[in-house]
Amino acid sequence: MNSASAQRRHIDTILNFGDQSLAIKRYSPTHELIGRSWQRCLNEYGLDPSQPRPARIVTQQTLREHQDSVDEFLNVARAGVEQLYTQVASLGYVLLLSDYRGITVQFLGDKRHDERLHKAGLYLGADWSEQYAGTCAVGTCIQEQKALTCHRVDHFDSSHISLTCTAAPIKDPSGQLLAVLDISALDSSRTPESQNFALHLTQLYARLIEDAYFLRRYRKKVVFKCDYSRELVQVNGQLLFALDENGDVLAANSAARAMLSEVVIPGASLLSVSLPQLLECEWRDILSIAIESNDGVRAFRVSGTARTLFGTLIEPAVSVPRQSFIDNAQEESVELLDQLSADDPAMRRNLSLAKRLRNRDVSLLILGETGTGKEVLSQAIHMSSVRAGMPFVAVNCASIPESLIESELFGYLPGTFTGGRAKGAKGLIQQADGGTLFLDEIGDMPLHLQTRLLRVLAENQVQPLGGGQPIPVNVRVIAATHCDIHKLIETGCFRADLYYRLNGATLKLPALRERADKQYVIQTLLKRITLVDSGRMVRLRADAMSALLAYSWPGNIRQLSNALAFAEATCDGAEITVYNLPEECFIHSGKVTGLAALSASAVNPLIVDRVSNAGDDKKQMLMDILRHTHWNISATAKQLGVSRPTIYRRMQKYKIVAPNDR
Ligand SMILES: Nc1ncnc2c1ncn2[C@@H]1O[C@H](COP(=O)(O)OP(=O)(O)OP(=O)(O)O)[C@@H](O)[C@H]1O
Repeated sequence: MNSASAQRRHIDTILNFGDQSLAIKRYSPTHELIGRSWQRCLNEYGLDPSQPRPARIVTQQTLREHQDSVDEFLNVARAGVEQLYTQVASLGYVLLLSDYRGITVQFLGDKRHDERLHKAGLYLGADWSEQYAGTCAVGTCIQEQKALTCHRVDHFDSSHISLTCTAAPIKDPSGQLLAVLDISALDSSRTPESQNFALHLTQLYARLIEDAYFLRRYRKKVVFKCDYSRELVQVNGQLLFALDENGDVLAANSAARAMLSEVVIPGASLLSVSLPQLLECEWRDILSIAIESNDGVRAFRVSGTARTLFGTLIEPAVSVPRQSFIDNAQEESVELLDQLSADDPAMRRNLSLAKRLRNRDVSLLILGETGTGKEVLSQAIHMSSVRAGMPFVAVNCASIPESLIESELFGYLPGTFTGGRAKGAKGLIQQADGGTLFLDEIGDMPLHLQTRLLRVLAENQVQPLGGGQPIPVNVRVIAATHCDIHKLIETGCFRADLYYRLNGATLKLPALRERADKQYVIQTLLKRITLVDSGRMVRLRADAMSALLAYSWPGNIRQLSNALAFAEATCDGAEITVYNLPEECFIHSGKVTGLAALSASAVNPLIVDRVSNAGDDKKQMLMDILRHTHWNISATAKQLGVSRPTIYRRMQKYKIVAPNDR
């Protein structure tokens, strides 16, 4: 049957259905939902089956409003959405996440089918409300608040009868519908039964996302997680209850609500119970789970039933009160170190070591790729130590010419050099007296100076050039390098004895791409750039965040900082989109990179167009940033992280002429 005659037949079926509404009774449970939906389409919304409707994609402005209203949720949902998509993409599915009004606020799909997907409404911004699109997985899921598959001719609108769509609801902690997770295929020759797998998978991910959002919203409260199986509760506890300090239930996830609805007196509010009442126990029995049981799990009887629930406690994510003997000033200053990371295993180790050693006079060696924040960490260690009121002197051994490094570091006496200052000069080591000396790029220090530095460290005194008495100094040395220091030692470029002297402890900073708390780093930097540097509030849209998370950041935090400053400068409104990011964030070696391509193009299908027009965009971006900086070449160069001559070269290449030069 060709598609036109299939469509005609479908229209006839629906028209006949309108005449014989009793036919619903013949439908299986899924079809019962479909039947009810067809009735709503005909009787409530007045949709005409003989008039197929084109897909409706809302405007960018409207889309943003919808995305804004679920912004916190989108950030939590991202990982689950991307994981589900990677599982089903090879089976020909695209993924849509819609808000509770049916507007697609996130979309992942294969760019190669872009035109067909757009036409079918499988697209960012598409309106899948039942009132507009008729019976469909998303719209009907919203109306029925149940997971379902809408397979081919289950759809009301005849233009959708080649689609197979499966959707599951996601509720907020108050039990209200928040979003709908949907996977859809353009053509599916498979039977409706074969969609069972899709249905289970979509429901599973909807639950995971719902629970992640629940835990995020109630991260400052005690959450009781329980399950009917003791073995599974820690890894997959299905019921979640957020509790106040008396054990009263503040919120419950869908599975917990389902349980509550069975035991709470009909008509009473589901949250009118306290957990101890519900579980026939004392509040302290719940609070002491971790102490009283070996596996952190305890059995409870559900009130008025023979059922047993196994529960564990998730403690609130607030910082543990520190020992009272640490004075307030010191406590505040440790926060500087805490702020450097949210939850990354390597950073956790580094920061705990840094905290323990901050007031010891052991030298520290910080290793890490360029831009990973070695100097920032050194400053934070200094500021959180008892030396905080004293100088922090940073010396970049790679940037001082070799001929000057000795006098810069050790200082010189009057008359030592022709051309030197008449009174002589204090060296940087002496300037750091009482404080911290940060020796960046220590691997670039010439060998003969390594010997002199070693002497300073061993004897705590510095001998200025030109002779005289050695001057006692009290400095804490933190050295850093991006080089493989062991290789330098092997090749005789670095003294092993200096290495041992510097290496009281080694802190190895992870590359940004390896960090588990990348999202935190991005948000913190953005906050600093927008509030402190530019003074305006700008936020990242989900597509931009996805692209930033997927990029490999060879220049680490420095590059990220430049990229965010660039994005902030080029975005017009209060929102950074993927279009505002420097192109290197999604192009690597002239190609769109694997995951970056997936997330960037999938989240925003137009991105590939942008990649192909990279030259035009580069020019446009340069123009935007020049205008934004009022044609200040230095500021533009800083925003882009390139030199001034590069900006002039690019202006020449793109034939951009500053207004004053016209
Ligand atoms: N945790 C952080 N928060 C905010 N900005 C940071 C952080 N870490 C690094 N940066 C920024 O990233 C840039 C590079 O940081 P830093 O100079 O400390 O890195 P580095 O590892 O010492 O680099 P290099 O090896 O090139 O000397 C700086 O602009 C710094 O402000």
